[in-house]
Amino acid sequence: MKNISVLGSTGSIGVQTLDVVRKNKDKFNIVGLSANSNADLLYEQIVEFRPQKAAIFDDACVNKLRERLNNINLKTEITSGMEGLIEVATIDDAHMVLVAVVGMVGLQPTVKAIEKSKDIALANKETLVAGGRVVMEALKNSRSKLIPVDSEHSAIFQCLQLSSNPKDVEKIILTASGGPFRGKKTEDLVDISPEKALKHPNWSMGRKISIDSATLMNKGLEVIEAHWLFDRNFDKIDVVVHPQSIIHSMVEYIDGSIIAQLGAADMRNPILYALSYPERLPGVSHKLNLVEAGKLTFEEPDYETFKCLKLSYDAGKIGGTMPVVLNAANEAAVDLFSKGKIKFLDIQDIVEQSMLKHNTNEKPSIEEIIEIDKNTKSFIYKNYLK
Ligand SMILES: NC(=O)C1=CN([C@@H]2O[C@H](COP(=O)(O)OP(=O)(O)OC[C@H]3O[C@@H](n4cnc5c(N)ncnc54)[C@H](OP(=O)(O)O)[C@@H]3O)[C@@H](O)[C@H]2O)C=CC1
Ligand SMILES: CC(=O)[C@@H](O)[C@H](O)COP(=O)(O)O
Ligand SMILES: [Mn+2]
Repeated sequence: MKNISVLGSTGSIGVQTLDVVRKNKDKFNIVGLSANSNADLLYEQIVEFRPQKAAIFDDACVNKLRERLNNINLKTEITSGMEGLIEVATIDDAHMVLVAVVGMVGLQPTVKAIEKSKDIALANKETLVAGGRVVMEALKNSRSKLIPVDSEHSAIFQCLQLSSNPKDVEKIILTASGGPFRGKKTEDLVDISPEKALKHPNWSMGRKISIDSATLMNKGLEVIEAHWLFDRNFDKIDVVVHPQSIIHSMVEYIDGSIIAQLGAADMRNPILYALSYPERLPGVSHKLNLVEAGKLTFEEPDYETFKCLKLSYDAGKIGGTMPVVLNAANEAAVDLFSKGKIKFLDIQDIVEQSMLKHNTNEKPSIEEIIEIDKNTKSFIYKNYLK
């Protein structure tokens, strides 16, 4: 039995993870859950999965949640804030922590879980974008395994199982759907509403990642995520637009062979693989029908219209704290766009301006990363929330 803590259990990935666990009760057991402020869903999850501990980030929700659980005699310990998140990430009995919070808030609990030698199933890409070096260093001194959940990185991880020699790999090819605005030009994107940006063509996901897919920032963050996970230079990580999202990514070997991973666009597949790795278990979602899928097509990304992808390569190549700024500026800008405070095209401009102002520190500590993240966001909120 594998004991699992889920950080971000009330979100899109969290809910799908619990579905995978529900369908494999003889293999997986939930020991920890966490949410930001969705106390009602967290309560239901606690009642169903009976974890040892649960954390709700928002302090204001703690007392009511404790009271509701007391009324039905449930002994789950309730904690809050960053301390609570870290407690859930480091429960003694947990073998694996599935990190599915959204944003940089995942960095500290991930590092603490690695220090306690927990295996990590990582959906939260912002953690690696901002703190890749810190996470990799923590892994070197730990018995933890880091297993990607992000669909593209799960695909690459699976393609890489076919060779034990990293020198056999020529390059990584990340596929991108192109998002809801594929084929559009800058002038078409002036008056885009959050509702339109949230309509991903192939995946049902949380708000922030859906908007990131629409700006192509999601792919940019994934390029940096791939750099850390698979130890590849940026010139050996390509992006190709594949609008059908059937090939989840590919690895090109030095002899020219390209190995791809295909499957239905359902995150329960990579979640199941991360939870069961190195074993494979029967799937819990519908299977891909290749004949129904029909055509698989490929295009170059439009780097000029969707500047975030190019900015991410730039930030990744500069390294140090530049990806921290890229990520923080994007988190703040996406939030402002979501709330109707800025326009769609402002997102890429805010990210670009934030990067232009920043003097890179090459090897930041975790404390410095957190400080730069905070300062970058407060500067943007101060300017746009007047
Ligand atoms: N959704 C998807 O298909 C995919 C997602 N990912 C990545 O996985 C991560 C999660 O995405 P997704 O599930 O879509 O996001 P959601 O917005 O659906 O869920 C986010 C989860 O994190 C919690 N949360 C948000 N802010 C905080 C905070 N400050 N402190 C603690 N918990 C917090 C939320 O709690 P509450 O519900 O209370 O707000 C919720 O449980 C992201 O990094 C995303 O890029 C990667 C690949 C695919
Ligand atoms: C499901 C998943 O992993 C997302 O990252 C998804 O791939 C987004 O799609 P695009 O960013 O390619 O539009
Ligand atoms: Mn992805």
